Amino acid sequence: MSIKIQGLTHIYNPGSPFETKALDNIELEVKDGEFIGLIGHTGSGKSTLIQHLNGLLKPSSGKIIINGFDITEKGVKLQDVRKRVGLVFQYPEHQLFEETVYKDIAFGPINLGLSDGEIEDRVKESMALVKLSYEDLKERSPFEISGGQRRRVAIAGVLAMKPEVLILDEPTAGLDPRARDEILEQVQLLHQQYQNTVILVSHSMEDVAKLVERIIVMHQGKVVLSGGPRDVFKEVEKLESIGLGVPQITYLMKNLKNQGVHLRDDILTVEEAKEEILKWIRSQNDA
Ligand SMILES: Nc1ncnc2c1ncn2[C@@H]1O[C@H](COP(=O)(O)OP(=O)(O)OP(=O)(O)O)[C@@H](O)[C@H]1O
Repeated sequence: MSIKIQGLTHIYNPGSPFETKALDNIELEVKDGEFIGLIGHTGSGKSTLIQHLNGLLKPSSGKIIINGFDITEKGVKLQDVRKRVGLVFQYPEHQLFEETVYKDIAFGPINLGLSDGEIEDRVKESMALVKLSYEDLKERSPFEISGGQRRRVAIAGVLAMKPEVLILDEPTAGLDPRARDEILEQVQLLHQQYQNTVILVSHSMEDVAKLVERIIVMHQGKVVLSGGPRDVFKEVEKLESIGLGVPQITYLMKNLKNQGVHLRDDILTVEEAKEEILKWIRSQNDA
């Protein structure tokens, strides 16, 4: 599904002393099947932006066009939009409420009016996608499993709707490094498998750098950078001026280059850095 955002402005509490312009004339296009990282400092407007994409928030002005339809127009059935645009909130496990894992994940498919067999298939499939054991967990209470598992149950609940656009708001917040890596790996695999449009919201450049095709950087309600990770990371000064940095490994490689070591300076991962340094050592030995 493609998304076109035109002149999107959102003002909270307009006309009151607490008035806040959270989005300021955003123009953005997301292509069908793109994997996007939406980055920005706290308060930059990321959550406000994504909540417009399934109609949870209404713009103060501007349009959101999904697959050619303006979802901000009167009369649009937002239920239909929400079936196709799945939003995983920050700390989604806080919204688990059923007495078993099965029932929680099945909640969306039941509302879609699917048959019992189809619902079971959806629950099994989405649990497999987030690497949860169906047999071990289906009858367990979501409140007696680990925090990482609870997060995955919540994500599975959204995946069970088979959304064409999947939006995850800080899906790794508060998880330990291992659980964090697992979730990110699963999101990547999911995108590779289904080629759906994915928008991953994060504070962390390190997290998104190696995963996404395009990074969109927000600052004070505006989109200030958009491009492939390597292109965006070339803008170190601009990123630093808005309180963001590039991954540590990118800094290190740039630093080495500035010291006269002839290396590529658009490195994103430790693996790439290792390869580049080994290549350089070999070239020094040959010389
Ligand atoms: N419900 C609300 N009522 C009033 N102001 C709000 C509300 N939600 C967000 N804001 C304000 O809007 C601005 C953008 O907030 P938003 O939550 O969209 O940013 P964010 O980039 O998602 O931040 P974070 O990374 O902390 O989630 C901030 O100034 C915030 O204080």
